Amino acid sequence: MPTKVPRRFMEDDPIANAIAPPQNESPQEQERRLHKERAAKQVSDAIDAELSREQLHEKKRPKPVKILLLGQSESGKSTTLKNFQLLYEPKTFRAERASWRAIIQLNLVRSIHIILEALFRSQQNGSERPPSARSSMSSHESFRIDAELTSIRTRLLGLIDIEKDLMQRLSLPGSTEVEPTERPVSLRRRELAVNSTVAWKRAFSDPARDSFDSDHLVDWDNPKDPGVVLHDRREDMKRLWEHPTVQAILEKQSIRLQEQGGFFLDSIDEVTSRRYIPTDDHILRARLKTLGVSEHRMRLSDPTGGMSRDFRIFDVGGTRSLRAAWVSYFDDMDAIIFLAPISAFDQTLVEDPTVNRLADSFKLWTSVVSNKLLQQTNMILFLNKVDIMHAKLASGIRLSDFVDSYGRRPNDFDSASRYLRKQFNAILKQNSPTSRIFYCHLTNAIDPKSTKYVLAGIKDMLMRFHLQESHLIL
Ligand SMILES: Nc1nc2c(ncn2[C@@H]2O[C@H](COP(=O)(O)OP(=O)(O)OP(=O)(O)O)[C@@H](O)[C@H]2O)c(=O)[nH]1
Ligand SMILES: [Mg+2]
Repeated sequence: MPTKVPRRFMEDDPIANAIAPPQNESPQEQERRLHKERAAKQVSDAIDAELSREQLHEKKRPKPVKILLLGQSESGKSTTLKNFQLLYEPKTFRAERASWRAIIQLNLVRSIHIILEALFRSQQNGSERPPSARSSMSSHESFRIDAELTSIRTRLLGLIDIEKDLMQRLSLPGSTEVEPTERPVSLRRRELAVNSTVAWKRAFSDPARDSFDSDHLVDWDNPKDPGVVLHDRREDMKRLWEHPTVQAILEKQSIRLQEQGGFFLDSIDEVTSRRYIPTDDHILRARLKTLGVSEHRMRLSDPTGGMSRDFRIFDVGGTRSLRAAWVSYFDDMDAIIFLAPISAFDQTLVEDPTVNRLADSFKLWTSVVSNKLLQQTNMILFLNKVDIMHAKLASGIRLSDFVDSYGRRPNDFDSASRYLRKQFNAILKQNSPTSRIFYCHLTNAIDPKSTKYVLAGIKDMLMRFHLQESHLIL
């Protein structure tokens, strides 16, 4: 039985008053009022239904597809992320050219410094040697630093200021930093590193513009712009790099700059041209070490014409001291892309020169595939830097000198890559009790044409897999 609201109470209550039927209402007036109220209710119900349909739709929208890039430092993780961006967000990728210009200039100057250091070392070694020993070693005649080389070196020492200037410009608080290190390292080992993929780029972006054409952000005529100084020094840099004495010294000290990230010594004319803006190829080859973990979001279309999907790609720093942070990202990943730079079979880790880089990759791969949190995660393995691997084997460097188990197998690319692929596969099988999706690709991450197909295949596979997981397709 409805409770009768006392009139006195109603008079005191403005809301009850407002909704109470008018006093002395005639039967016709009451009918009209009730009709209006029914119509209003119908409209309100329709709005409610629409809202719950939208909420249901939102709920049905699949969770983002999450990819984690793993691998040792310089394995090519950030380069793979760049490839994703180039493929699926080319406009944004290209809008960041001005920022990459500075990194590439820094990469070039760093290579020059590595050479200058090598020259310095070779001279020091020479002068430290007893005179009798020096005179008896005729091969050292070719390492004589002649007057031309001496004056080139003197002029190029001025590039240290350019390096400082670029470092300062890129080192916005919290964006980039030189990685702290426990022991003194030579310039050759010290690197500029970045904490996030976006913050440092602000040094070269214009907040007033949504997208920027890089041209507008470069002060071409400022005599202090690094581009102006590099342009003036281009002939010296070229001569230094091509000089036979320099080449001999580098070889003697086993410095193979061509194999290092950020190698632009064969592109000096382009990089030092007056109005230099990096090409896609140069951006992929630029080297900037990652320190923290950066998340990159993109919305990708469905190849089957269905709903687009949100992708989140996580790029982490691969240096040994940074690996502990990886674990907190293991939960809830759809796929790991693990990069093993197979060309590094004859190198050691920068952070620990007693550890072979290929052995480190095997160890890392073992710990990733045997990790309990990743038992269900799809694994995609990139045996990366195949271009360098080709060149290295062709130059006569033998895999069996560094991998005992390779035995007497032929030292060609096909045999070596097949063997290494088998080794990684065996580790997966031994350490991964549950079956899961596994793909292995031989990749060259600085070649966007070949990488494009691999990444598109991965994207389509993950979309399908993710849909099935979400029970949206059968
Ligand atoms: N020649 C060649 N260079 C590559 C390849 N993949 C990556 N690089 C270069 O190697 C350098 C290192 O690559 P990054 O992507 O920065 O390596 P990373 O794994 O992100 O390294 P950290 O950030 O230190 O963990 C860059 O200069 C790349 O351009 C490749 O397949 N071939
Ligand atoms: Mg990186």
